[in-house]
Amino acid sequence: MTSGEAVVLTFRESLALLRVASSAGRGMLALYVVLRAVSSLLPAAGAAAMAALVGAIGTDAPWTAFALFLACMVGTYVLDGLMAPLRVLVEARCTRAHRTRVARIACAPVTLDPLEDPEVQDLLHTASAFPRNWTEHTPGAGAVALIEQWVRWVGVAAAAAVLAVYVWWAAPLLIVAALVVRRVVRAQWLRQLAGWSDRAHHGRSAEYWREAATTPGTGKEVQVFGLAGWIRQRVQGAVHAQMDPVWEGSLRLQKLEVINFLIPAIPLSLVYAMAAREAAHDTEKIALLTGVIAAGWALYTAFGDVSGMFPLAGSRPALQALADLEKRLGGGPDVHAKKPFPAGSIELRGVRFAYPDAEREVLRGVDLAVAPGERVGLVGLNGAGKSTIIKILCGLYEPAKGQLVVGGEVVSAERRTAWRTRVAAVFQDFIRHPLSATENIQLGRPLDQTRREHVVRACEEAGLLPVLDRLPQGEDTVLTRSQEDGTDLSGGQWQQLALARALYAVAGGASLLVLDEPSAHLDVRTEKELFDRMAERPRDAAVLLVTHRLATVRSCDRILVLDDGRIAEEGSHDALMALDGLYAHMFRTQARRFAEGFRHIDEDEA
Ligand SMILES: Nc1ncnc2c1ncn2[C@@H]1O[C@H](COP(=O)(O)OP(=O)(O)OP(=O)(O)O)[C@@H](O)[C@H]1O
Repeated sequence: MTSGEAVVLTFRESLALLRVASSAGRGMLALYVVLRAVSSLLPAAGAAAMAALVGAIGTDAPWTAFALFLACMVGTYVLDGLMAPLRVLVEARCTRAHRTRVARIACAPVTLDPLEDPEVQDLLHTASAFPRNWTEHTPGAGAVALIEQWVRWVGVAAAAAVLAVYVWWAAPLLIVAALVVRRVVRAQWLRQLAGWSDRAHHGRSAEYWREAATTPGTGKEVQVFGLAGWIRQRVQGAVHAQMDPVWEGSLRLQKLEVINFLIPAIPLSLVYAMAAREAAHDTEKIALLTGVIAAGWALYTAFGDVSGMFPLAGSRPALQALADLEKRLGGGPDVHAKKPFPAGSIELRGVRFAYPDAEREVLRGVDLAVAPGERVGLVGLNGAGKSTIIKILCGLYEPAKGQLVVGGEVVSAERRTAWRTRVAAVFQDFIRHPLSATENIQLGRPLDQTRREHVVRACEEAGLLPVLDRLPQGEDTVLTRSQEDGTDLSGGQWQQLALARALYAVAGGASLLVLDEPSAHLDVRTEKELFDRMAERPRDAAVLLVTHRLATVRSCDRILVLDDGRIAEEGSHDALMALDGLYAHMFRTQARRFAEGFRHIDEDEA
């Protein structure tokens, strides 16, 4: 990284920052720019007023100059107080708008695979701009720094003009000196910045181990295995590896401060000495001396401030990441979102699918059809591709070949979002929102918050009502321990809640209910009760049940067995047992293990 690359923004980058700045709101932005411009004019105005005041000593009318000088002092004081909170507000508004854009783009992909790409995850992380150290800055901070950098020229021009009135050559001389200092300071700090970035991996390592020791999930293993001392050493090692060179660099910078001081101090002293010499010979020139001293200092401070380069450089990665995300994820709108799908079966026709960079296809020509209201079980060995089929049925992945067809209509890219509004699902890794139980369930159809009776019904079907009754505030209890009065559910209870959410979505019009291991966390009795209730519920949606517990698919209308990337067997439980193939083998193995387990228990008890 060279200094030029790091701080001189390209035209495109400046435009991007201006776009960020505009999201603060026109009125707020105009107010900030005007106040900042006025505040940058004040040192020059104060210098002129001071010189006028000194010049008016001994005359009858020093009051105008005095009033002007006083106004500059009070104005500086008031504006300093006003600008600080206003700056925070503008920065916050801009950053919030930027993060909203990132979130909108992240929600835009019509399929899931771009979001699973580690590069996209990195871009999302960077674009979201949550600074973790002094090198990183929000786009809001960058936008404000850009405005300030431009507006500062008003102050520089004003101070130079005032100075030129008294000593015409002083302004260019001081500007050149200030430019040299800016360049030297910038180069020094950027070296420090680059050194920090090169060692950022040590910082990440320290962060990881610190979190591992302090978060409840990993913390328990740390305690049990007695890793605390080992982790402390690792964190210390990583912090030293990152910080030692930075501290050395900081010391070096402190020493260089002398040079940074001398570069402008020498010409400034020269100008001051010339003005002082003139004033010494001619007391009438004391006003000139005052003006030169004040305007010279105003010019130097207006120009010498390099603090804005950090937000400018530090906000650049977030903006670049946003631009890259827009290129990669910016999909077209779902133009036919409202048009309903024709009634009929939900089919996969000749579907083939491989994950990115995978050597083998997971699905190698899958054909299946689920009729409206039909209950279909999907079974297969670990890694056979069951969850992948589900994601394709939900329109989350695009098949490499073949089609998803609903009621005879092919679910095209433009219609995928519309199709998803007709699907309800319980995934293996379902979401646990830190909201109340009711809100968690209503998110099955977020725009349909009024149907409270459907929430109760869904809870009943999922067997959740007794669980909710035992919560401190019933269904309104917030389900997170991180909130006062909140509580948490067990793994099985959360799973029942995820099922209630999906059933609520079915009541709201979903025509396919996908259940991926919906009873993995349930005890045997709760599981049995659940499937008994599910068997009795109306056939308002087709159900696809994926499970390894073969006893639970027994009552399905049809069972599909996935093997080697294809549907290898298909039929009712009895038909598949009679076929004596893979399903019959899996079923008998499970049944035997259960029987053996119970026999051991019986023998132990005897
Ligand atoms: N996001 C992914 N990226 C790359 N490969 C994946 C991804 N998800 C799954 N796979 C691979 O695809 C294959 C099928 O996975 P899938 O999760 O669909 O199987 P499954 O039948 O649901 O397995 P299980 O019964 O263990 O849940 C596996 O070999 C797995 O490693």
